[in-house]
Amino acid sequence: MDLKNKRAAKWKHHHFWVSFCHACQGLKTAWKEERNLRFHSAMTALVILAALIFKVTVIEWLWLGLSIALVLVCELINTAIENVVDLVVGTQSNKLAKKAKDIASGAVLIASLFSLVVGLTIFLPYLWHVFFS
Ligand SMILES: Nc1ncnc2c1ncn2[C@@H]1O[C@H](COP(=O)(O)OP(=O)(O)OP(=O)(O)O)[C@@H](O)[C@H]1O
Repeated sequence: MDLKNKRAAKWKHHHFWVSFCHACQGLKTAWKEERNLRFHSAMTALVILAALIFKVTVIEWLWLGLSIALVLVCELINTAIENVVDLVVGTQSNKLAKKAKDIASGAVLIASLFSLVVGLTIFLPYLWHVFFS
């Protein structure tokens, strides 16, 4: 869409709070429709609880925060890509649609593996201390 048409589009506006509300609406929709996002959010709640119980350091909080944000952001982008692909191809089977969806899922997988490594690196020493010392 060129700049002139973009300005003319009736849903286009430039108020920060309206854009903010749209972003919140997007999060609400993703929460309602995406089982994986709800699963990752539940994991996030568990990680935060464990971090509070073990009183992790500020640096460890930052690593956990980075991992959590990375997974949730990848999950949201994956969801957006899935929706755009479905918008374009509908229910038709399509090689490029499959490629796009699988690559987007790959991003979520990498973020999740990174988070797992961060979580184990931080929590294993605390668990070791609790059970073996
Ligand atoms: N239009 C399509 N054409 C060909 N293959 C598709 C198409 N849509 C989906 N697929 C394949 O089916 C898999 C499952 O698709 P789906 O849209 O259910 O996403 P998903 O990976 O299960 O993610 P989520 O659980 O977040 O919805 C995709 O990873 C892709 O390999």
